Amino acid sequence: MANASQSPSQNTTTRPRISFLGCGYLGTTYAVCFAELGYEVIGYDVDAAKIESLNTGVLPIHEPGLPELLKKNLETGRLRFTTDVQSVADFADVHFICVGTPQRKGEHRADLSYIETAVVDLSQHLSRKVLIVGKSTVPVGTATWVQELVDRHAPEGLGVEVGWSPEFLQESNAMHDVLRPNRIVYAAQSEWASQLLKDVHRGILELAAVEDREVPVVETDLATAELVKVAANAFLATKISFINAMADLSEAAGADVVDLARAIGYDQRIGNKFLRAGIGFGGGCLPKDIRALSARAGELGVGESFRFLDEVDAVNTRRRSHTVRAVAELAGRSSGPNGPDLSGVRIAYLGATFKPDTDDIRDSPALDIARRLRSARADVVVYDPEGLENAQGFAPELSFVKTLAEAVAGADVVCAMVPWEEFRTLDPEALGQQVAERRILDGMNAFDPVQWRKHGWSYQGIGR
Ligand SMILES: NC(=O)C1=CN([C@@H]2O[C@H](COP(=O)(O)OP(=O)(O)OC[C@H]3O[C@@H](n4cnc5c(N)ncnc54)[C@H](O)[C@@H]3O)[C@@H](O)[C@H]2O)C=CC1
Ligand SMILES: O=C(O)[C@H]1O[C@H](OP(=O)(O)OP(=O)(O)OC[C@H]2O[C@@H](n3ccc(=O)[nH]c3=O)[C@H](O)[C@@H]2O)[C@H](O)[C@@H](O)[C@@H]1O
Repeated sequence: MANASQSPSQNTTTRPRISFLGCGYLGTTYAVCFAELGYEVIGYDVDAAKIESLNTGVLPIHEPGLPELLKKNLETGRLRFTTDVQSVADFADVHFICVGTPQRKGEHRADLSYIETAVVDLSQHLSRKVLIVGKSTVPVGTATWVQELVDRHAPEGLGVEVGWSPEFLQESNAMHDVLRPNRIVYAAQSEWASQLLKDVHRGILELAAVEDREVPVVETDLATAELVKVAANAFLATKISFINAMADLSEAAGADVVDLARAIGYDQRIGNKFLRAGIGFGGGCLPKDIRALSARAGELGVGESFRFLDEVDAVNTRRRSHTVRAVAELAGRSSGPNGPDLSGVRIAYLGATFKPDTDDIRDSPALDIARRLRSARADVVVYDPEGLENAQGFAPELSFVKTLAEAVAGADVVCAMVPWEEFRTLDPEALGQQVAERRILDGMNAFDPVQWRKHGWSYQGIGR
């Protein structure tokens, strides 16, 4: 294995050494998985507590399978984490930027300040030619700006280059998506950088070959690489809002959106994925990414073509008030101009995260709806298998309990909001014996209404 003084050109004959700047949901998964693929990896973050936790083998997030892989790869010595940017600059040939790009406060545009800080810090500590590759989701044009930052802040004459390689992993399936991606997309500005990117991804392609799979590789220009990412997320968001609009229509017309989605999904041109109607999409990516795309399109003079994304966003946000009204109706409370008054209604609230199998509560529709119900004076008792700690910090006005049984005991309404396995497998009869009233809002559209009604439940799904 190469040592820190070697140049990338010597290193690339084997495997470049890699750093991941930003050890959140994206960077940590990458650092661990690339060590697993045999690369020497360093993860860097400004959050000292996070780095200490990672170095002691404790994963600060909930991501299935990742804790075991973290421990295993720390033991191999190929993986370590640091807050020391100098050691990162000295160590790696390729630096991946994985810091956050949240929505700016009060605006739809992305906040690129974390990228700026990370890139400037790294650049100032470099002493040889390296490749810096953006992986964070960004507005188109960011890569060119990052190259300018590097040119301004790296020591003169090093020739540090910037490339881009967007990421498509889904939380809860992150490890699989990194080790076995359905495509690799990257952009380089020179033959040298292109070769380095091939070397970086070789481990993924070798694993695919062993497993007799193929991973398509799309090499393109910087702007296209940036756009591919936001285009994919915008398309997925549009699909979800489309089916949620159909849910509204189904409810108004007495149809069932679950059957409808199944029926259109058999058409392979449409496909059956991302057609689950419900409480809408959330998370740290889809909502902020469609807003940033729309804002960037406006800046580039093509905003009109993306107005539909504002509507995708609006349809999505309306799910939340719609769901509050549905709960009120189930509880037999009418809604006035200020919405419903749910005082005295005890709600067993199942789910706080933005989707199952994660502890991530960023822009969680479930948590937002819980807060709205609380504002309507309901007594909201929340249970979530992994998201309680994060949710409690974010919404202290809600009551949180550590078991499903505590949440449902004596409830007037059960709101099943996030399709965790523990909730999807609920038995209507057993649950019925624990609640005060058999009323269920199935925000997951996961239950068979006929079965639940047979057991005496007032069942309300979404769009059915
Ligand atoms: N979470 C996901 O599933 C995916 C996220 N993305 C994109 O990846 C980026 C990161 O997302 P997440 O990992 O979810 O965010 P995150 O918030 O979990 O992690 C970001 C990390 O960057 C660190 N950081 C902030 N400033 C830093 C600096 N100057 N130097 C080093 N580290 C710094 C933070 O302390 C934090 O640990 C975003 O652009 C997101 O849109 C892309 C695909 C999937
Ligand atoms: O850019 C990102 O960070 C990532 O964003 C999403 O991944 P993720 O945020 O982990 O979550 P998804 O599984 O896409 O779910 C997003 C939201 O849509 C909701 N959803 C999903 C599918 C569906 O049919 N209906 C629906 O309401 C989920 O409950 C969740 O709130 C994309 O799926 C990833 O490809 C992308 O890399």
